Amino acid sequence: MLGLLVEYTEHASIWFPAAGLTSAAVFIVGVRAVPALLLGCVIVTFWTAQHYQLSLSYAQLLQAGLLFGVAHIMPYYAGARLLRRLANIGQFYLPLFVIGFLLVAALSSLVATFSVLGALVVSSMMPVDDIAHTWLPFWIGDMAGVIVIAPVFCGLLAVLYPSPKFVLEDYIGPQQTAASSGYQFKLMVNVILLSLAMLLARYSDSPQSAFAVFFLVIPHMWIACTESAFFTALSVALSSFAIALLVHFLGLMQYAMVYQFAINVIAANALFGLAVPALMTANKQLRLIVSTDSLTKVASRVHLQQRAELEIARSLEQQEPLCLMVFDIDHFKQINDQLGHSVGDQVLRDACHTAQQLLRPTDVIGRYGGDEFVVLLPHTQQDVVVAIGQRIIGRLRDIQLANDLSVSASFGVAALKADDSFRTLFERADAALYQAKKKGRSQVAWH
Ligand SMILES: Nc1nc2c(ncn2[C@@H]2O[C@H](COP(=O)(O)OP(=O)(O)OP(=O)(O)O)[C@@H](O)[C@H]2O)c(=O)[nH]1
Repeated sequence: MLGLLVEYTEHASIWFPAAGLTSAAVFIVGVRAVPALLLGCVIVTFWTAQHYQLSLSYAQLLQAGLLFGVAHIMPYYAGARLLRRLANIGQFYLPLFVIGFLLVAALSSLVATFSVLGALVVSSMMPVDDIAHTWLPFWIGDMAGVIVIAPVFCGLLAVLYPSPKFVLEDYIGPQQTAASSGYQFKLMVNVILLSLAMLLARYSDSPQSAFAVFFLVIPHMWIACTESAFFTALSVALSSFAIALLVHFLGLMQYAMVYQFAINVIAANALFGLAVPALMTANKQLRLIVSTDSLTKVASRVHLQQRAELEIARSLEQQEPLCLMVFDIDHFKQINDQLGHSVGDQVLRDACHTAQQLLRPTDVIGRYGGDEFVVLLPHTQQDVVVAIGQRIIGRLRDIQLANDLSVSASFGVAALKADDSFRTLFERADAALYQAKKKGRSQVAWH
Protein backbone atom coordinates (compact mmCIF):
# COMPACT_ATOMS: atom_id res chain seq x y z
CA MET A 1 0.00 0.00 0.00
CA LEU A 2 2.89 2.34 0.74
CA GLY A 3 4.35 1.47 -2.64
CA LEU A 4 1.04 2.16 -4.36
CA LEU A 5 1.04 5.77 -3.13
CA VAL A 6 3.84 6.47 -5.59
CA GLU A 7 3.07 3.94 -8.30
CA TYR A 8 3.95 5.34 -11.71
CA THR A 9 3.23 2.37 -13.85
CA GLU A 10 1.23 -0.74 -13.03
CA HIS A 11 3.08 -3.03 -10.58
CA ALA A 12 5.95 -0.52 -10.26
CA SER A 13 6.38 2.31 -7.79
CA ILE A 14 9.29 4.61 -7.03
CA TRP A 15 9.72 2.91 -3.69
CA PHE A 16 8.66 -0.59 -2.54
CA PRO A 17 9.15 -1.04 1.25
CA ALA A 18 8.06 -4.70 1.14
CA ALA A 19 11.34 -5.59 -0.59
CA GLY A 20 13.18 -4.07 2.40
CA LEU A 21 11.16 -6.14 4.89
CA THR A 22 11.73 -9.37 2.94
CA SER A 23 15.47 -8.88 2.54
CA ALA A 24 15.92 -7.87 6.21
CA ALA A 25 13.84 -10.84 7.41
CA VAL A 26 15.79 -13.43 5.44
CA PHE A 27 19.10 -11.79 6.39
CA ILE A 28 18.47 -11.65 10.14
CA VAL A 29 15.93 -14.43 10.77
CA GLY A 30 16.92 -16.72 7.87
CA VAL A 31 14.79 -19.52 6.51
CA ARG A 32 12.42 -19.38 9.52
CA ALA A 33 11.00 -16.12 8.13
CA VAL A 34 9.95 -17.70 4.82
CA PRO A 35 6.47 -19.08 5.84
CA ALA A 36 5.36 -15.67 7.18
CA LEU A 37 6.71 -13.91 4.10
CA LEU A 38 5.00 -16.42 1.82
CA LEU A 39 1.69 -15.85 3.60
CA GLY A 40 2.21 -12.10 3.16
CA CYS A 41 2.78 -12.61 -0.58
CA VAL A 42 -0.47 -14.59 -0.93
CA ILE A 43 -2.44 -11.90 0.93
CA VAL A 44 -0.84 -9.18 -1.21
CA THR A 45 -1.78 -11.10 -4.37
CA PHE A 46 -5.46 -11.23 -3.37
CA TRP A 47 -5.38 -7.56 -2.54
CA THR A 48 -3.52 -6.64 -5.77
CA ALA A 49 -6.06 -8.58 -7.86
CA GLN A 50 -8.79 -6.54 -6.21
CA HIS A 51 -6.89 -3.29 -6.80
CA TYR A 52 -6.34 -3.99 -10.52
CA GLN A 53 -9.82 -5.57 -10.79
CA LEU A 54 -8.53 -8.84 -12.22
CA SER A 55 -11.11 -11.58 -12.73
CA LEU A 56 -9.26 -14.63 -11.35
CA SER A 57 -10.68 -17.45 -9.22
CA TYR A 58 -9.53 -17.98 -5.61
CA ALA A 59 -7.63 -21.10 -6.69
CA GLN A 60 -5.85 -19.16 -9.41
CA LEU A 61 -5.06 -16.34 -6.98
CA LEU A 62 -3.70 -18.78 -4.40
CA GLN A 63 -1.49 -20.33 -7.05
CA ALA A 64 -0.42 -16.88 -8.28
CA GLY A 65 0.29 -15.79 -4.70
CA LEU A 66 2.53 -18.79 -3.99
CA LEU A 67 4.32 -18.31 -7.30
CA PHE A 68 4.80 -14.60 -6.55
CA GLY A 69 6.07 -15.51 -3.07
CA VAL A 70 8.71 -17.89 -4.40
CA ALA A 71 9.73 -15.43 -7.15
CA HIS A 72 9.97 -12.54 -4.66
CA ILE A 73 11.55 -14.29 -1.68
CA MET A 74 14.12 -16.56 -3.37
CA PRO A 75 16.36 -13.80 -4.83
CA TYR A 76 16.45 -11.92 -1.50
CA TYR A 77 17.13 -15.15 0.37
CA ALA A 78 20.06 -15.94 -1.96
CA GLY A 79 21.31 -12.33 -1.60
CA ALA A 80 21.08 -12.55 2.20
CA ARG A 81 23.06 -15.82 2.23
CA LEU A 82 25.75 -14.19 0.09
CA LEU A 83 25.89 -11.08 2.29
CA ARG A 84 26.16 -13.16 5.46
CA ARG A 85 29.01 -15.07 3.92
CA LEU A 86 30.77 -11.84 2.96
CA ALA A 87 30.12 -10.34 6.39
CA ASN A 88 31.67 -13.28 8.20
CA ILE A 89 34.94 -13.04 6.27
CA GLY A 90 37.58 -11.74 8.71
CA GLN A 91 39.05 -8.28 8.12
CA PHE A 92 35.81 -7.16 6.51
CA TYR A 93 35.11 -3.64 7.70
CA LEU A 94 32.17 -1.25 7.45
CA PRO A 95 32.81 0.54 4.11
CA LEU A 96 33.38 -2.85 2.43
CA PHE A 97 30.29 -4.25 4.11
CA VAL A 98 28.27 -1.28 2.78
CA ILE A 99 29.61 -1.89 -0.75
CA GLY A 100 28.70 -5.58 -0.39
CA PHE A 101 25.22 -4.64 0.84
CA LEU A 102 24.63 -2.18 -2.05
CA LEU A 103 25.80 -4.70 -4.64
CA VAL A 104 23.72 -7.50 -3.16
CA ALA A 105 20.71 -5.12 -2.95
CA ALA A 106 21.11 -4.16 -6.63
CA LEU A 107 21.60 -7.72 -7.83
CA SER A 108 18.93 -9.43 -5.76
CA SER A 109 16.35 -6.75 -6.62
CA LEU A 110 17.22 -7.14 -10.33
CA VAL A 111 16.73 -10.90 -10.18
CA ALA A 112 13.54 -10.41 -8.11
CA THR A 113 12.26 -7.96 -10.74
CA PHE A 114 12.47 -10.46 -13.58
CA SER A 115 11.32 -13.46 -11.57
CA VAL A 116 8.29 -11.58 -10.18
CA LEU A 117 7.37 -10.08 -13.57
CA GLY A 118 7.67 -13.58 -15.03
CA ALA A 119 5.42 -14.95 -12.28
CA LEU A 120 2.85 -12.20 -12.89
CA VAL A 121 2.78 -13.02 -16.61
CA VAL A 122 2.50 -16.77 -15.99
CA SER A 123 -0.37 -16.15 -13.53
CA SER A 124 -2.18 -13.96 -16.10
CA MET A 125 -1.89 -10.93 -13.82
CA MET A 126 0.11 -8.90 -16.31
CA PRO A 127 0.43 -8.91 -20.13
CA VAL A 128 3.87 -9.97 -21.34
CA ASP A 129 4.29 -6.75 -23.38
CA ASP A 130 4.25 -4.69 -20.17
CA ILE A 131 7.62 -6.11 -19.05
CA ALA A 132 9.54 -3.81 -21.42
CA HIS A 133 8.41 -0.58 -19.73
CA THR A 134 7.90 -1.99 -16.22
CA TRP A 135 11.17 -3.71 -15.39
CA LEU A 136 13.33 -0.59 -14.87
CA PRO A 137 11.04 1.33 -12.47
CA PHE A 138 10.17 -2.00 -10.80
CA TRP A 139 13.86 -2.74 -10.23
CA ILE A 140 14.84 0.73 -8.95
CA GLY A 141 11.76 0.78 -6.72
CA ASP A 142 12.61 -2.60 -5.19
CA MET A 143 16.24 -1.60 -4.81
CA ALA A 144 15.21 1.62 -3.02
CA GLY A 145 13.00 -0.48 -0.74
CA VAL A 146 15.97 -2.67 0.16
CA ILE A 147 18.60 0.05 0.57
CA VAL A 148 16.36 2.44 2.48
CA ILE A 149 14.12 0.20 4.55
CA ALA A 150 16.10 -3.02 5.09
CA PRO A 151 18.63 -1.45 7.53
CA VAL A 152 15.81 -0.30 9.86
CA PHE A 153 14.11 -3.70 9.77
CA CYS A 154 17.51 -5.35 10.33
CA GLY A 155 17.96 -3.24 13.47
CA LEU A 156 14.50 -4.15 14.79
CA LEU A 157 14.70 -7.84 13.85
CA ALA A 158 18.22 -8.18 15.30
CA VAL A 159 16.74 -7.28 18.70
CA LEU A 160 13.90 -9.83 18.32
CA TYR A 161 16.09 -12.55 16.79
CA PRO A 162 19.67 -12.15 18.02
CA SER A 163 21.74 -14.13 15.55
CA PRO A 164 24.95 -15.81 16.64
CA LYS A 165 25.89 -16.30 12.97
CA PHE A 166 26.31 -12.62 12.32
CA VAL A 167 27.08 -9.95 14.90
CA LEU A 168 26.08 -6.53 13.60
CA GLU A 169 28.04 -4.83 16.38
CA ASP A 170 31.28 -6.01 14.77
CA TYR A 171 30.58 -3.51 12.04
CA ILE A 172 28.68 -0.69 13.62
CA GLY A 173 29.82 -0.74 17.25
CA PRO A 174 27.55 -1.33 20.25
CA GLN A 175 24.03 -0.16 19.54
CA GLN A 176 22.90 3.01 21.23
CA THR A 177 19.48 2.32 22.67
CA ALA A 178 18.50 5.97 22.64
CA ALA A 179 19.03 8.72 20.11
CA SER A 180 21.10 11.76 21.12
CA SER A 181 19.23 14.73 22.59
CA GLY A 182 19.66 16.60 19.31
CA TYR A 183 18.16 13.86 17.13
CA GLN A 184 14.71 15.43 16.91
CA PHE A 185 16.23 18.78 15.95
CA LYS A 186 18.25 17.10 13.19
CA LEU A 187 15.11 15.35 11.92
CA MET A 188 13.27 18.67 11.96
CA VAL A 189 16.01 20.39 9.91
CA ASN A 190 15.79 17.46 7.54
CA VAL A 191 12.01 17.68 7.16
CA ILE A 192 12.14 21.46 6.61
CA LEU A 193 14.83 21.11 3.92
CA LEU A 194 12.97 18.25 2.27
CA SER A 195 9.67 20.16 2.25
CA LEU A 196 11.34 23.30 0.84
CA ALA A 197 13.05 21.27 -1.92
CA MET A 198 9.81 19.58 -2.92
CA LEU A 199 7.71 22.75 -2.73
CA LEU A 200 10.28 24.36 -5.01
CA ALA A 201 9.79 21.54 -7.51
CA ARG A 202 6.00 21.96 -7.24
CA TYR A 203 5.76 25.72 -7.60
CA SER A 204 8.78 26.82 -9.66
CA ASP A 205 8.66 26.83 -13.42
CA SER A 206 11.95 25.04 -13.75
CA PRO A 207 11.76 21.22 -13.89
CA GLN A 208 15.44 21.06 -12.84
CA SER A 209 14.42 22.35 -9.39
CA ALA A 210 13.39 18.77 -8.56
CA PHE A 211 17.11 18.03 -8.18
CA ALA A 212 17.18 20.27 -5.06
CA VAL A 213 16.15 17.15 -3.12
CA PHE A 214 19.77 15.93 -3.41
CA PHE A 215 20.70 18.59 -0.79
CA LEU A 216 19.26 16.13 1.73
CA VAL A 217 22.56 14.30 1.51
CA ILE A 218 23.97 16.98 3.86
CA PRO A 219 21.66 16.56 6.90
CA HIS A 220 21.79 12.78 6.44
CA MET A 221 25.58 12.82 6.50
CA TRP A 222 25.38 14.96 9.65
CA ILE A 223 23.07 12.40 11.26
CA ALA A 224 25.28 9.47 10.10
CA CYS A 225 28.36 11.09 11.69
CA THR A 226 26.69 11.87 15.01
CA GLU A 227 24.06 9.18 15.65
CA SER A 228 24.11 5.39 16.00
CA ALA A 229 23.65 3.17 12.94
CA PHE A 230 20.03 2.42 13.83
CA PHE A 231 18.98 6.05 14.16
CA THR A 232 20.79 6.89 10.92
CA ALA A 233 18.88 4.14 9.12
CA LEU A 234 15.65 5.32 10.75
CA SER A 235 16.17 8.89 9.54
CA VAL A 236 16.79 7.66 5.98
CA ALA A 237 13.64 5.53 6.10
CA LEU A 238 11.60 8.48 7.45
CA SER A 239 12.94 10.80 4.74
CA SER A 240 12.10 8.34 1.98
CA PHE A 241 8.63 7.95 3.48
CA ALA A 242 8.19 11.74 3.55
CA ILE A 243 9.45 12.02 -0.06
CA ALA A 244 6.97 9.34 -1.18
CA LEU A 245 4.09 11.08 0.62
CA LEU A 246 4.99 14.50 -0.79
CA VAL A 247 5.40 13.12 -4.32
CA HIS A 248 1.85 11.82 -3.95
CA PHE A 249 0.25 14.85 -2.31
CA LEU A 250 2.09 17.53 -4.32
CA GLY A 251 1.47 15.68 -7.58
CA LEU A 252 5.14 15.39 -8.50
CA MET A 253 4.89 12.08 -10.36
CA GLN A 254 6.49 13.61 -13.46
CA TYR A 255 9.74 13.79 -11.44
CA ALA A 256 9.35 10.28 -10.07
CA MET A 257 12.67 9.11 -11.50
CA VAL A 258 14.57 12.01 -9.83
CA TYR A 259 13.08 11.13 -6.43
CA GLN A 260 13.71 7.46 -6.97
CA PHE A 261 17.39 8.10 -7.62
CA ALA A 262 17.57 10.64 -4.78
CA ILE A 263 16.26 8.10 -2.26
CA ASN A 264 18.91 5.59 -3.33
CA VAL A 265 21.77 8.09 -3.36
CA ILE A 266 20.87 9.63 0.02
CA ALA A 267 20.59 6.19 1.62
CA ALA A 268 23.84 4.85 0.13
CA ASN A 269 25.67 8.02 1.16
CA ALA A 270 24.35 7.85 4.74
CA LEU A 271 25.40 4.19 5.01
CA PHE A 272 28.95 5.10 4.00
CA GLY A 273 28.75 7.97 6.49
CA LEU A 274 28.33 5.39 9.27
CA ALA A 275 32.00 4.57 8.82
CA VAL A 276 33.06 8.06 9.97
CA PRO A 277 32.33 7.67 13.72
CA ALA A 278 33.77 4.13 13.61
CA LEU A 279 36.97 5.49 12.07
CA MET A 280 37.08 8.34 14.60
CA THR A 281 36.76 5.87 17.50
CA ALA A 282 39.45 3.65 15.97
CA ASN A 283 41.71 6.71 15.58
CA LYS A 284 41.17 7.69 19.20
CA GLN A 285 42.05 4.16 20.33
CA LEU A 286 45.16 4.13 18.15
CA ARG A 287 46.26 7.52 19.50
CA LEU A 288 45.83 6.17 23.04
CA ILE A 289 47.84 3.04 22.19
CA VAL A 290 50.65 5.09 20.65
CA SER A 291 50.79 7.65 23.46
CA THR A 292 50.59 5.25 26.43
CA ASP A 293 52.98 2.59 27.67
CA SER A 294 50.90 -0.59 27.79
CA LEU A 295 52.54 -2.00 30.96
CA THR A 296 52.75 1.01 33.26
CA LYS A 297 50.11 3.25 31.62
CA VAL A 298 52.46 6.26 31.82
CA ALA A 299 53.30 8.18 28.63
CA SER A 300 55.08 6.32 25.87
CA ARG A 301 58.57 7.36 24.80
CA VAL A 302 57.28 9.01 21.62
CA HIS A 303 54.52 10.90 23.45
CA LEU A 304 56.89 12.07 26.17
CA GLN A 305 59.39 13.32 23.59
CA GLN A 306 56.67 15.25 21.71
CA ARG A 307 55.42 16.88 24.93
CA ALA A 308 58.98 17.65 26.03
CA GLU A 309 59.84 19.36 22.75
CA LEU A 310 56.74 21.57 23.04
CA GLU A 311 57.39 22.42 26.71
CA ILE A 312 61.08 23.13 26.07
CA ALA A 313 60.23 25.53 23.22
CA ARG A 314 57.62 27.28 25.39
CA SER A 315 59.93 27.50 28.45
CA LEU A 316 62.80 28.89 26.38
CA GLU A 317 60.54 31.50 24.81
CA GLN A 318 59.02 32.58 28.11
CA GLN A 319 62.33 32.19 29.96
CA GLU A 320 60.81 29.89 32.53
CA PRO A 321 62.63 27.10 34.36
CA LEU A 322 62.15 23.45 33.29
CA CYS A 323 63.88 20.27 34.43
CA LEU A 324 64.21 16.76 33.14
CA MET A 325 64.63 13.88 35.59
CA VAL A 326 65.69 10.41 34.45
CA PHE A 327 65.49 7.41 36.75
CA ASP A 328 66.34 3.74 36.49
CA ILE A 329 65.48 0.92 38.91
CA ASP A 330 68.57 -0.40 40.69
CA HIS A 331 69.57 -4.02 40.10
CA PHE A 332 66.29 -4.66 38.36
CA LYS A 333 67.74 -7.70 36.62
CA GLN A 334 68.18 -9.30 40.06
CA ILE A 335 64.45 -8.78 40.86
CA ASN A 336 63.50 -10.37 37.55
CA ASP A 337 65.92 -13.26 37.95
CA GLN A 338 65.01 -14.07 41.56
CA LEU A 339 61.30 -13.31 41.67
CA GLY A 340 60.23 -13.68 38.05
CA HIS A 341 59.20 -11.29 35.29
CA SER A 342 55.64 -10.77 36.52
CA VAL A 343 56.98 -9.47 39.87
CA GLY A 344 59.40 -7.33 37.82
CA ASP A 345 56.45 -5.95 35.87
CA GLN A 346 54.60 -5.17 39.08
CA VAL A 347 57.67 -3.33 40.44
CA LEU A 348 57.73 -1.17 37.29
CA ARG A 349 54.02 -0.36 37.75
CA ASP A 350 54.47 0.37 41.49
CA ALA A 351 57.51 2.57 40.84
CA CYS A 352 55.51 4.65 38.35
CA HIS A 353 52.56 4.88 40.70
CA THR A 354 54.85 5.98 43.56
CA ALA A 355 56.49 8.65 41.40
CA GLN A 356 53.15 9.89 40.08
CA GLN A 357 51.86 10.43 43.63
CA LEU A 358 54.68 12.90 44.26
CA LEU A 359 54.41 14.72 40.93
CA ARG A 360 52.03 17.53 39.93
CA PRO A 361 49.39 17.11 37.21
CA THR A 362 51.45 19.35 34.93
CA ASP A 363 54.49 17.04 35.16
CA VAL A 364 54.73 14.27 32.58
CA ILE A 365 56.20 10.87 33.34
CA GLY A 366 57.07 8.52 30.50
CA ARG A 367 58.73 5.14 30.06
CA TYR A 368 61.88 5.55 28.03
CA GLY A 369 62.55 1.83 27.73
CA GLY A 370 63.11 -1.21 30.00
CA ASP A 371 63.36 0.03 33.59
CA GLU A 372 64.26 3.61 32.66
CA PHE A 373 61.78 6.48 33.08
CA VAL A 374 61.85 10.18 32.22
CA VAL A 375 59.97 12.93 34.05
CA LEU A 376 59.37 16.33 32.51
CA LEU A 377 58.86 19.07 35.11
CA PRO A 378 57.90 22.46 33.64
CA HIS A 379 58.06 25.66 35.79
CA THR A 380 60.37 23.92 38.30
CA GLN A 381 63.84 24.80 39.62
CA GLN A 382 66.54 22.15 39.89
CA ASP A 383 66.71 22.05 43.72
CA VAL A 384 62.97 21.35 43.89
CA VAL A 385 63.33 18.50 41.41
CA VAL A 386 66.25 17.02 43.36
CA ALA A 387 64.05 17.06 46.48
CA ILE A 388 61.22 15.33 44.60
CA GLY A 389 63.67 12.62 43.45
CA GLN A 390 64.82 12.06 47.03
CA ARG A 391 61.24 11.79 48.22
CA ILE A 392 60.49 9.17 45.55
CA ILE A 393 63.53 7.16 46.71
CA GLY A 394 62.13 7.26 50.27
CA ARG A 395 58.70 6.01 49.13
CA LEU A 396 60.16 3.24 46.94
CA ARG A 397 61.59 1.64 50.09
CA ASP A 398 58.00 0.95 51.21
CA ILE A 399 57.43 -1.52 48.34
CA GLN A 400 57.54 -5.01 49.83
CA LEU A 401 59.36 -7.79 47.97
CA ALA A 402 60.20 -11.40 48.86
CA ASN A 403 63.75 -12.79 49.34
CA ASP A 404 64.80 -9.68 51.35
CA LEU A 405 64.93 -7.73 48.12
CA SER A 406 64.02 -4.05 48.11
CA VAL A 407 63.23 -1.52 45.44
CA SER A 408 65.39 1.51 44.85
CA ALA A 409 66.19 3.73 41.91
CA SER A 410 68.90 6.14 40.82
CA PHE A 411 68.02 9.61 39.53
CA GLY A 412 69.70 12.08 37.22
CA VAL A 413 68.45 15.68 36.95
CA ALA A 414 69.27 18.39 34.40
CA ALA A 415 67.90 21.95 34.21
CA LEU A 416 67.08 23.60 30.90
CA LYS A 417 69.70 25.97 29.53
CA ALA A 418 69.46 28.39 26.61
CA ASP A 419 70.07 26.59 23.26
CA ASP A 420 69.06 23.24 24.78
CA SER A 421 67.09 20.75 22.75
CA PHE A 422 65.36 17.64 24.12
CA ARG A 423 68.38 15.57 23.07
CA THR A 424 71.01 17.74 24.83
CA LEU A 425 68.87 18.09 27.97
CA PHE A 426 68.24 14.33 28.07
CA GLU A 427 71.94 13.57 27.57
CA ARG A 428 72.84 15.72 30.59
CA ALA A 429 70.18 14.11 32.78
CA ASP A 430 71.28 10.64 31.60
CA ALA A 431 74.92 11.47 32.37
CA ALA A 432 73.83 12.56 35.88
CA LEU A 433 71.96 9.25 36.28
CA TYR A 434 75.16 7.42 35.35
CA GLN A 435 76.97 9.37 38.08
CA ALA A 436 74.27 8.41 40.61
CA LYS A 437 74.69 4.73 39.67
CA LYS A 438 78.46 5.04 39.92
CA LYS A 439 78.35 6.70 43.34
CA GLY A 440 76.45 3.74 44.81
CA ARG A 441 72.84 3.95 43.49
CA SER A 442 69.63 4.99 45.34
CA GLN A 443 70.49 8.67 45.11
CA VAL A 444 69.92 11.78 42.98
CA ALA A 445 72.71 13.39 40.96
CA TRP A 446 72.42 16.53 38.84
CA HIS A 447 74.29 18.13 36.03
N1 LIG B 1 59.93 -7.58 34.13
C1 LIG B 1 60.35 -6.80 33.13
N2 LIG B 1 61.67 -6.66 32.93
C2 LIG B 1 62.11 -5.85 31.97
C3 LIG B 1 61.23 -5.14 31.13
N3 LIG B 1 61.97 -4.40 30.26
C4 LIG B 1 63.26 -4.66 30.53
N4 LIG B 1 63.37 -5.54 31.58
C5 LIG B 1 64.54 -6.08 32.20
O1 LIG B 1 65.14 -5.02 32.96
C6 LIG B 1 66.52 -5.36 33.16
C7 LIG B 1 67.32 -4.07 32.99
O2 LIG B 1 68.50 -4.24 33.59
P1 LIG B 1 69.62 -3.13 33.52
O3 LIG B 1 69.00 -1.77 33.62
O4 LIG B 1 70.51 -3.39 32.38
O5 LIG B 1 70.40 -3.38 34.81
P2 LIG B 1 69.90 -3.44 36.28
O6 LIG B 1 69.80 -4.85 36.73
O7 LIG B 1 68.67 -2.63 36.51
O8 LIG B 1 71.11 -2.77 37.01
P3 LIG B 1 71.44 -1.25 37.14
O9 LIG B 1 70.59 -0.47 36.20
O10 LIG B 1 72.88 -1.12 36.80
O11 LIG B 1 71.16 -0.92 38.55
C8 LIG B 1 66.87 -6.43 32.14
O12 LIG B 1 67.05 -7.65 32.83
C9 LIG B 1 65.63 -6.53 31.24
O13 LIG B 1 65.37 -7.84 30.81
C10 LIG B 1 59.83 -5.31 31.36
O14 LIG B 1 58.99 -4.73 30.69
N5 LIG B 1 59.45 -6.13 32.36
